[in-house]
Amino acid sequence: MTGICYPKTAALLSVAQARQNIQLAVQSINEHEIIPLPLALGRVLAESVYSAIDIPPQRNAAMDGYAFSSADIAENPEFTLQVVGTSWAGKPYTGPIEKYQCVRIFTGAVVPEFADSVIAQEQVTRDGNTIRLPDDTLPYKNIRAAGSDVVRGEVLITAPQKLTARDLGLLAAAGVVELIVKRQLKVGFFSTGDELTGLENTLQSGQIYDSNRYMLAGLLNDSNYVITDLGVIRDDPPLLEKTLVSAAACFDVLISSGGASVGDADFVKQILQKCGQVNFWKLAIKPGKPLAFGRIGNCWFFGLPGNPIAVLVTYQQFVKPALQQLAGAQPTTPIQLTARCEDELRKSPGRQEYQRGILKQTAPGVFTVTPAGRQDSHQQKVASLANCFIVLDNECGGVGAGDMVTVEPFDVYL
Ligand SMILES: Nc1nc2c(c(=O)[nH]1)N[C@H]1C(S)=C(S)[C@@H](COP(=O)(O)OP(=O)(O)OC[C@H]3O[C@@H](n4cnc5c(N)ncnc54)[C@H](O)[C@@H]3O)O[C@H]1N2
Ligand code: MOO
Repeated sequence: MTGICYPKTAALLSVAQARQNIQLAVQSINEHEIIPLPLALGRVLAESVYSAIDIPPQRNAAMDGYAFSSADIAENPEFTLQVVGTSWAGKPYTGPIEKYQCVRIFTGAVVPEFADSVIAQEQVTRDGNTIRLPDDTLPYKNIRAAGSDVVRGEVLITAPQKLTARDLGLLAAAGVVELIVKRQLKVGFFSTGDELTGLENTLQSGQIYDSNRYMLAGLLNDSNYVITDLGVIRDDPPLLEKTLVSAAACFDVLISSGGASVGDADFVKQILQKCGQVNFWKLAIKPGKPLAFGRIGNCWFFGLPGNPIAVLVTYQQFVKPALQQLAGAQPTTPIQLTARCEDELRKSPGRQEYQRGILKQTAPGVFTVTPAGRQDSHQQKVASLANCFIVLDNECGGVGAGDMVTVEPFDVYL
């Protein structure tokens, strides 16, 4: 036989090139909506929020004890004061006060104007309405100044922050009722394949249950997305084309799994080419090689490979950052750690691999990883046992036991 033998991977786009392609192509949506604070967890802030008040709004006590004026102590060798009232949290003391008098006070209660210090109750001796302070009492302690957390007019949260529980607490402290956030992305997803059947059916010969849609629904669980399960579409090109074109008119993003490769019943890439545009197809990644990315009209389309672990890997590496970018959020990347690999890992050079591993911390900051099992891209049990990807670059030709490797714990992003 004659002719040139090209390397099998010559036409494959690298993981980094594919990420860059997506990053350059996808723009954040520009539409906003106003939502009440309790519904804002995880949403992407479209406009920065400023505080209309000081937080705390008034000087208040940091301890249960007594509020007094330090001048009274400086001039009082006895260090005794008379207790004339109480400032409760929510019910400040408003009565009169004279020299050598003080007020009982509780944590969070407004410190009366005459006082510049609070002493904890454990530090004083009380006899009837008189307290004696220790000789080494320090002035100006245990008072939280108005605005010591946030000053009126200060930015509370800068857009496009993805709102956390901590943020909701801060916003509530400032009395913020509503927020302007990016509108939710409309994401549709479906499976293709004549072998797939629904969970309500008993398996017939040649059939398997459609598991990818359930995993995808879980992966897409994010308050910035409204997801629609479009079911299973048969390996029927006209039907697939019709589904793609009509769904593209309704969604910001469409995600399919299956039919992305080169088999006689794999039509996804050809239909994308016919009805829209293919940005790329086929990557130097394992699993996930036949990923197709492009658009139909205004809808971005990800044709994920059918193998369940290829769905997992391509979703996390490409779809997730694209959705974040489209939703207007600051892009996050999976955190990477270095771990000692406890077992040998097999790999051929040519594709960047995401093997499924079990990561352990043996001492603070010291990690080991073991493969979670065999690494075929249909093996969902192994992926379920795993808690990380072991990332092996294109050139890597295998790993020996004891070698250091890069791992990405699942779901830890910065
Ligand atoms: N001759 C070649 N064959 C294959 C190649 C290749 O380069 N040349 N690539 C292989 C790789 S890599 C992958 S990944 C798969 C991807 O193929 P498709 O995207 O066309 O996916 P299918 O053939 O439809 O399915 C693959 C596999 O996954 C199962 N599957 C599909 N959908 C689901 C679902 N919703 N739930 C659970 N399991 C699903 C399906 O039954 C197959 O076993 O192609 C290789 N072949
Ligand atoms: O990308 Mo495929 O899942 O390697 O088998």
